[in-house]
Amino acid sequence: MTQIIDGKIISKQIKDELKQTVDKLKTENKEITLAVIQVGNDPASSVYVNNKKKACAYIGINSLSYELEEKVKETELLELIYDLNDNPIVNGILVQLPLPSHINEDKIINAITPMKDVDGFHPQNVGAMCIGGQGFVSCTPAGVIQLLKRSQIEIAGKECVVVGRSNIVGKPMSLLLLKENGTVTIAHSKTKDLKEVTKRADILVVAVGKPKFITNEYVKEGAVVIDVGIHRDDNNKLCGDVDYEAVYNKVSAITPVPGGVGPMTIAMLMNNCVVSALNF
Ligand SMILES: Nc1nc2c(c(=O)[nH]1)N[C@@H](CN(C=O)c1ccc(C(=O)N[C@@H](CCC(=O)O)C(=O)O)cc1)CN2
Repeated sequence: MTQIIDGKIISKQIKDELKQTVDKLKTENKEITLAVIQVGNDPASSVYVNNKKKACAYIGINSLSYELEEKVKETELLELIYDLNDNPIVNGILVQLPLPSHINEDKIINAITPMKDVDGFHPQNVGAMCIGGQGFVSCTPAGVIQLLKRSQIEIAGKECVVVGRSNIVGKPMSLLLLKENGTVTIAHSKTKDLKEVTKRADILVVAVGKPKFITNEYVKEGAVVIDVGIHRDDNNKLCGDVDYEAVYNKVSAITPVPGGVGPMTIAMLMNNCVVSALNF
């Protein structure tokens, strides 16, 4: 029978564990504060930002909300980040992506002090992850590792194929699987014979950004499939990068969309906020 890896249940477990830590910190008069910046009002970003604020409220983390208009100047956003970097009550700074095209995303990510970069996007944190040092790890890939571990899915020695090489998901995902002793291949848009590569995977992580791209013929019998994509289909229903119905009977375990990786991204952000407060 196919195992459905339930990100809602696992993220709730993590949030409950974090709530206990935060409750304990509160008895020592220690508060945790996350600054949440959203530029513009992209509807999907608004949903994610609201879910992050709700998660903060559930765990007992304070959230400070900064809603900037779409046409805000890059310098104004940078000034806000510098202020938050210097604000001693702020433990974490989150700038919801994507940003409008007139703002240089790399410049913004680089401006956040690595100590408050709870998204784990700053080059210093990415570099630390590469060499196994201390730092924040990008939330979606960290969430995928937790999904696998908490579902008792062994990574060590497994053929792991990551489809997608973005800085936020594909690259850090590959490094984290490698850290867990997986044998890792990164596939991407220029990969030849993609189906042959993905069919080698014991663990297939898909982050291609194309709705229902991975069908039956891309997966090996009994593979574990992790779907990082999130889209709306022609009927306005949420779906992933994997054609869930088409692969369900062939695989041993799979994450649904919604209710798979998405909620884990938020749980791991909360984890990073707590780590930030504990360490600094
Ligand atoms: N600063 C960041 N920006 C973005 C990140 C990120 O990690 N940091 N990742 C994505 C979006 N994202 C988090 O911000 C995110 C995406 C999806 C979900 C989620 O819970 N999805 C639900 C469905 C929600 C819905 O109703 O649409 C699910 O999959 O069950 C959470 C966070 C890009 N930007």
